[in-house]
Amino acid sequence: MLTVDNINLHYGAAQALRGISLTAEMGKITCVLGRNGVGKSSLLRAITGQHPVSAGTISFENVRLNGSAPYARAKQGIGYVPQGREIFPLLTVQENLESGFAPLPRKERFIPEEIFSLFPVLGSMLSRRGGDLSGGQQQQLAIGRAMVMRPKILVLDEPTEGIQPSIIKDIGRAIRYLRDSTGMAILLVEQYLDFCRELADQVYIMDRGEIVHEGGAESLDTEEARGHLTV
Ligand SMILES: Nc1ncnc2c1ncn2[C@@H]1O[C@H](COP(=O)(O)OP(=O)(O)OP(=O)(O)O)[C@@H](O)[C@H]1O
Repeated sequence: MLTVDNINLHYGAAQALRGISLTAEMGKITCVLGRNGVGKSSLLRAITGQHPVSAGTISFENVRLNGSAPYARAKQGIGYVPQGREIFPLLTVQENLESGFAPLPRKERFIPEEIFSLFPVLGSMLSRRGGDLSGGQQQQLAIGRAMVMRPKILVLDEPTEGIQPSIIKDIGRAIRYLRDSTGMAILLVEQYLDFCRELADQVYIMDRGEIVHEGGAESLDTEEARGHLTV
């Protein structure tokens, strides 16, 4: 289980996270919803070690992560699919996938076949450059690359952003499959309410750096929850 306990995060004098606490359980999809700029990406940057927290603790499977480098967290099993995908545009699809080998011991450095069952388009484009793929294909590649390292928790930053509906469906199916087949924890931040409602076991809503709502997916249908999400 991932446990975030009362964290603050600052960019210089500006405070982006205020006393955030949440958990993401193994075998569950946990979704954090919120409008633009409320701090969702900052939360994931804190969890993956891209930005230090100024207070509070983050632990995964009872190991405290504070202060450890992003690569150390990857080794511990935290897989990250960043906002905007961040694939390597000049590397091929195969090379992009292989970049996920970095935290693995030598004997585990192979690309699991299930990536191509989930995202067949990647298998047929192995020698294409990442930058030549469509946005949706790049998103599938970014998820595939994170799966290469066999994470215990997959952390995704707005995987539906700018992506066509048919690929959003494929991504939803893949996320559900990963939860059910591997029992991994999935932590997803999103603005797309319907996607979260369909997938989530547990939801949190953020507003201005704070958690303002917590509950099951059905709690998103309350007026209180919707009030936090409408502009
Ligand atoms: N590198 C940075 N330096 C200074 N302020 C930042 C930085 N990154 C984010 N912020 C600010 O921190 C706040 C939270 O940003 P964050 O990107 O975490 O929000 P978000 O909910 O992920 O938004 P979006 O949906 O647009 O990605 C915003 O006010 C943003 O302007």
